[in-house]
Amino acid sequence: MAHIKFDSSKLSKFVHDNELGQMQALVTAADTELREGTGAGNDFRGFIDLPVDYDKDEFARIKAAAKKIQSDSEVFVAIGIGGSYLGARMAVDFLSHTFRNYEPGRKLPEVYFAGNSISGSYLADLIDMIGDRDFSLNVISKSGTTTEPSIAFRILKAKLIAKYGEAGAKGRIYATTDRAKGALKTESDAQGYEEFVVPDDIGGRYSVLSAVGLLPIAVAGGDIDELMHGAADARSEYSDADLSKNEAYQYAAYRNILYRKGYTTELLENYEPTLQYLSEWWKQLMGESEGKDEKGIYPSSANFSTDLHSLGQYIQEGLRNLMETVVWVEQPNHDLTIPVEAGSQDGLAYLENRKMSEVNRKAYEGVVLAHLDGGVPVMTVSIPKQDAYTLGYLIYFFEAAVAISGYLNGINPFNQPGVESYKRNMFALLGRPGYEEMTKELNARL
Ligand SMILES: O=P(O)(O)OC[C@H]1O[C@](O)(CO)[C@@H](O)[C@@H]1O
Repeated sequence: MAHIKFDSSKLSKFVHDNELGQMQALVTAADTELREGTGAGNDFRGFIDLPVDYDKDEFARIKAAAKKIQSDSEVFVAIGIGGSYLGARMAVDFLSHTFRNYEPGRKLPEVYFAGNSISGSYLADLIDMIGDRDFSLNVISKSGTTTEPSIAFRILKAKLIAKYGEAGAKGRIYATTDRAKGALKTESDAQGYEEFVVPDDIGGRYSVLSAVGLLPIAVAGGDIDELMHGAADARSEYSDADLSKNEAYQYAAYRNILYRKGYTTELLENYEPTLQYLSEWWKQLMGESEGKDEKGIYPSSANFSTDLHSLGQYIQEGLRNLMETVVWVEQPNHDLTIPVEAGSQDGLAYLENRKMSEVNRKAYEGVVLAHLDGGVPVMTVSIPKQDAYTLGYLIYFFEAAVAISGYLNGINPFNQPGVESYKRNMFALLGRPGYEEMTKELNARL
C-alpha cells in the first residue's frame, strides 16, 4: 500500500466516471515512452532509478563531508539557483524546526542559501550574518556559468580566502557540478575542492536526490538514508502503468483531464508553513517541465490558512480556471491545546481545550467544500508526517507524475529551452563579449 495517499474523490462534479478510464491508453503510451526511452528528452530519465541506482561511494563521501562541515563550521552556505537550489531548500525546511537557524540548543550549523537572486542587499546581509564565524560553502552548478550563483560564489569565496587564506579556503569549498566539463569543474580540479557530481542524465529540477540536494540536506541534519529509502519505495509503488494501481499516474491523468476542460492554473497548497518551499520546488518541477510549445498548466501555490485572507477571495469567486492540489500532513510535528480564558471576548470559548490540529483540519475540510462549491476542483495528497522517508516518497510521486503528465500533453518534460531568452538579453545588456549586435538592438528598444 502506498505510504502517501492521493485523493480524487471530490472531483465528481468536474470529471465523469468514465474519463479516467479513457485516459488509460494515453497513460500506457506515455509510460512506454518514459520507461523505454522512446519519448522526447530520453537522455534525462535518470531520476527513475536514482533512488536505487545512485553512487554509493559518493553517498558515503557526502555523509563524511556533512560531518566535517558540522564539526568545523558554524555557518554553511549552499550556493545555487533553480534546480541547484530549490530541492535542498525545500527539504531543509520540510525536515527542520520552523525557526531552524535560531532553534534553541541547535548544535548543527546555521544553513543559508545564496546565488538564488542578483540582490546585492541579500548577499551583503548574508555576509553580515556570517560575521567572523567559521563557515563553509557548497557551490552547486551543473553548468558552472549561471550568473547568479557565479557572482555569489566569487563574493563568498573572497570572504573565505580573506579569513582562511587560499589554502584554508580550499578545504571549505565543496563543489557539486558536472562530472567532466564546465567552468566549475575546471576550477574545482585546479583548486582541489572536494567534488560531487550532478549526474549527466538528471536535469536540475529532478536532482534533489543527487548530491545537489543531499549534501545541504545532510549538513542540516536530514536523514538522507531514509530520504532515499522513501524514494526507493515510491519507485516500486509508482511503476505500474495501470491507472487503477498507480496514484502518481492518477494525479497526472486527472490534472490533464481538468486542463483540457479549461482549468489551466494549478495551485499547490499546504496548511503547514514548513511546506512553503515544497511548493516553490514543485513550481519549478511542473513549470519548467510542462510550460512549452505555448501550452501547459501554470503552476502556482498558496499557503493556508495565511493566503485564505489574501488570495481566498479570488480562489472562491475569481476567474474559473483554477484547480487545487492540497498537500495535507496527517500528523503534525507538534500540537497545542487552545487554553481556557475566563471572561474572554474573542468568541473562542467553543474551541477551548481543543487541539490546533483539529482546527487546522476543519479549516482544510471547510475550504475544500467551499472551493468545490465555488467551482474549483480540489485534489489532495495526504502524507502521514514530515519525516525524511515521507519526503523522499513525495518527491518521487511528483517527479513520476510530471514526467507522465508531460508526455500526456505531447511535450518534452525534460528540457527548458525558454529559460535562455532572458539570459541572452541580460548578457547583451551587460555588454558580454560576443553579444555586440544584440546589445545595440536591445538598447534601441529600451
Ligand atoms: O546548475 P546550473 O547549471 O547553475 O543551473 C541552474 C538552473 O538553471 C536552469 O538551467 C534554468 O533556470 C535550471 O533548469 C537549473 O536548475
